[in-house]
Amino acid sequence: MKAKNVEIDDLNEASPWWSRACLRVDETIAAQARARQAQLTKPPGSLGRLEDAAVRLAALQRTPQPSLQRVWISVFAADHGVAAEGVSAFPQAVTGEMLRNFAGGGAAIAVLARSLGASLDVVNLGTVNDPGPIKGVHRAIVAASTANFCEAAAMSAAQLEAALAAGAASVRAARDAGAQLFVGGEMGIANTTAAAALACALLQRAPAELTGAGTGLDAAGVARKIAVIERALALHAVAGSDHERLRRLGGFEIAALAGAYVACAQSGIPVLVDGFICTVAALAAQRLNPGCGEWLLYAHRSHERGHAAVLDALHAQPLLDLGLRLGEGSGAAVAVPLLRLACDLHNGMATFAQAGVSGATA
Ligand SMILES: O=C(O)c1ccc[n+]([C@@H]2O[C@H](COP(=O)([O-])O)[C@@H](O)[C@H]2O)c1
Ligand SMILES: Cc1cc2nc[nH]c2cc1C
Repeated sequence: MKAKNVEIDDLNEASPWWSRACLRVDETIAAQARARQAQLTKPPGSLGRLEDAAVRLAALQRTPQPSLQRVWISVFAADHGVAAEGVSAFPQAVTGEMLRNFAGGGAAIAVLARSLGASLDVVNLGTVNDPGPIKGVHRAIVAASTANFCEAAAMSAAQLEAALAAGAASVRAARDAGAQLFVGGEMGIANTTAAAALACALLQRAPAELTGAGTGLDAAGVARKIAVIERALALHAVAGSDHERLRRLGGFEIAALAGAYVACAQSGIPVLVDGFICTVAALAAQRLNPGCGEWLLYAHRSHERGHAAVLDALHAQPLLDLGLRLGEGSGAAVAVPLLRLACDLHNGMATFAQAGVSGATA
């Protein structure tokens, strides 16, 4: 499967594309898959959440034999004006520098994609330290960076639209390649500040509850980051809709992820959500279009403070809890083998009748 560039849809329509209906889960196939799980040679329910995952994938893929051979990973990279407030342990230049590392195969997600045999689509939405055209990096530049949301809205309406559309464009490429699962990843110095601010605004939570160390701030750095988010929330308290909250407090990669998640739900591609930033993007996606929630599976609980609370707000039960806090889609990629095994068990195990094994007596 090869990543390829696609055109962005014409958006001049009465209702925005992201509010269009999402596909519905096939409940008949879900019931059939649940019934098959009950017939396999094991005490019913003994494979726990692997059973649930296989049933859910069968229903989403609309097939009795779910499969994850063709996995698509899109990593969206972008810079954040709020980095100027000193909210990250790393310099802003890293975002642009990592683009080369993604394309060159040395980044964690590049290693994981190779290992999984997955397609890796790297999208540059705008980096201050822009490396220019690089083979293997798709340029969908919105601007060099968002604005510092302590002083102004992070994005203009046109920038938000372009970022959402860039996510949808990656999903069209994934669909054209026959992807059976979409993994979104992100890279952006200071994006845990944007994600925490947006989550606070969407969930009406205090910054101290959802703000963590990101790439590795010390306690004083986290206190400064909380104060920055408090200032931003005070400035943008007038915002009305969740779309407007995303525009004022989000980032290009966060919006692209939200657009991608909605587009996956509209095109029938299941999603595996990565860590803190991706989960906040998933929350934003559900606020833009509540129907997309059914299509989102959650890979892991990140080490980042605030992730657990956002997952709880979404009633999401992630598969893994490994203390990961890298981003890039890495936690989701790590969970793919588990989901593949869930599918293999579902498709390959013998039933009690086939194996001549006695069923339960009680
Ligand atoms: O995925 C996560 O849960 C996660 C948690 C902490 C940090 N990150 C990554 O670290 C970067 C943001 O950290 P920071 O400290 O610059 O806000 C960004 O590139 C993310 O991919 C990612
Ligand atoms: C090196 C580095 C790699 C990353 N990947 C995702 N976020 C990151 C942040 C840093 C600092």
